[in-house]
Amino acid sequence: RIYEPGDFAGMHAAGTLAARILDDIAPHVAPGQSTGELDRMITQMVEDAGATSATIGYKGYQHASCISVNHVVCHGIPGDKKLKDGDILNIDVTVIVDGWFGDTSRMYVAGKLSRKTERLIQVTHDSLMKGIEAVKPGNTFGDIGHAIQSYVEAQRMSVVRDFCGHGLGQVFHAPPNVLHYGRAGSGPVLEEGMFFTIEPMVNLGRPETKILADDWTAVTRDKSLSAQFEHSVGVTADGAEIFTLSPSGKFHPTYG
Ligand SMILES: CCc1ccsc1-c1ccc(O)c(O)c1
Ligand SMILES: [Mn+2]
Ligand SMILES: [Mn+2]
Ligand SMILES: [Mn+2]
Repeated sequence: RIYEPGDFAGMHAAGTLAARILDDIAPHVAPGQSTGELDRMITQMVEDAGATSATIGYKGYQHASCISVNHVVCHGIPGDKKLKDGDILNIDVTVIVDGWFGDTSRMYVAGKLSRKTERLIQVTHDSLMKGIEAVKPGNTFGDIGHAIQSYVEAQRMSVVRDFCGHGLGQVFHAPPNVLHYGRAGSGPVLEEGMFFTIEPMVNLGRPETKILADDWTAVTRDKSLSAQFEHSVGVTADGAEIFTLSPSGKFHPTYG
């Protein structure tokens, strides 16, 4: 679906709320805190904002966030397990504001950050921004994937292939699949008014993932650490509008 110029404001409001929730949960991420408690706080924040969670009730999922710790690649289910010092975690939130979907995620660290985890987080974030730099009318989705993959592999890390970004707007998921790897110039052409997410997952080791017995949680096959960042973006006449930028202007302190 191609959206109209007037639709950008709706996406901006939904995206900004999701980003603000990710700002506001940051002080609560600490060793000893459980991911279930973080999710309960996020649920309350969505309600207090008069918005709706897109994930509660989606495909039977019952939480307002996905929280993926260490070698969990994505779709981590919030629970009673407590965070320990040095854990890295992705918190992924999707909210609906006046019918518009804002979908974003970023990385946090419980306690002290090691140099290795800091580099993984930095490379993952920067790969998302490289992908966004490739967003402009006339480029293709393959240009986005190529930008991400070439940057990550130059850092001797790997791009997860089993999960991708997606169209969104007045729905949570729509075509096209937005691949985080690929050949420049391949795939559909980007057009002004396209809205989609870019949500690269980067592993310190091999790209392969597997799903745990809960039929939900995705982990790295080799148990290496994995990180993810996600923005919702719109294609503008001269590039991209990021709908999910942190309203406080600061990216998470982890990333600096
Ligand atoms: C919990 C939401 C969910 C359920 C099955 S896939 C999925 C999901 C999680 C994070 C996302 O960014 C996304 O686009 C979808
Ligand atoms: Mn998401
Ligand atoms: Mn998404
Ligand atoms: Mn992880």
